[in-house]
Amino acid sequence: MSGIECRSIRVEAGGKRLLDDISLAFAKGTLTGLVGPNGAGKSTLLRVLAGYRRADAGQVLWQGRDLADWSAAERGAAGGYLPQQLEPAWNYSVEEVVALGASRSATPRPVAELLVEHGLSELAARRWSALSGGERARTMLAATVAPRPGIILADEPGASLDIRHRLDLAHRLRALAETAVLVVIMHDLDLAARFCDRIVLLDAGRVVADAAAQSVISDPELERVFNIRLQRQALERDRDWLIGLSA
Ligand SMILES: Nc1ncnc2c1ncn2[C@@H]1O[C@H](COP(=O)(O)OP(=O)(O)OP(=O)(O)O)[C@@H](O)[C@H]1O
Repeated sequence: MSGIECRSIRVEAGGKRLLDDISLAFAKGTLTGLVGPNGAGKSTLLRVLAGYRRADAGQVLWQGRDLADWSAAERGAAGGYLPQQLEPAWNYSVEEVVALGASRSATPRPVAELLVEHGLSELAARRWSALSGGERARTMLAATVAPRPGIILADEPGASLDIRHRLDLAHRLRALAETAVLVVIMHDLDLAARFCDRIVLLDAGRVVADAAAQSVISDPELERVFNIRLQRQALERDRDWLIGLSA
């Protein structure tokens, strides 16, 4: 199978259970949003799925093979993991960061082409220390997806982006999901509802809802875990939702 899967994952730290009996499967062609309140365990789960954090119990499989049996090089070629924050060890330029990402492929794509594709050409020579948070996030996304990995795990890639770039990102993620397994942590429920096929809702280390995006957006569990009231309004197409907070 080309997807990824985790079975009965349990993670504990500091005397606390961060993930409790999580079993999920993710297939190519589906954009999955991982949603939940601060501290729900989203980043921990993504790190476990990416192989950057070992679970205390359970198993992760990539393409049907236990992730523990994959070498770091194999993992790097097959999957792209975009952490919430990343500081390169050196003060690379945008062009160099993207080139490093592209070099994970056996047949790297031309960097100039990648820079154009991600709207980064004008920033090509700019050093990391002179980039804004959003520019860094866009550079890291370009580097992560440059080798066209079959598995993409992204931790809030839109967090520091303005609304224009957030929409661009959502369209980009949709396009990438055509050919890759894509799991993305999202805090923006509106974008998650509009662009994801599936939403997995986590709360206190457990999966509390896992269904088609529209169905999770209508699930009362969503309001319960965030302790808010949501106003939902369907737009022209079935999958378009506008979500606002209600008093
Ligand atoms: N090493 C650790 N020791 C103790 N607690 C930890 C450790 N790592 C994470 N945690 C706790 O585990 C919980 C889950 O953290 P995680 O980063 O996975 O949450 P999250 O859903 O991604 O949150 P956010 O939306 O704030 O990014 C949090 O309460 C966090 O404080």
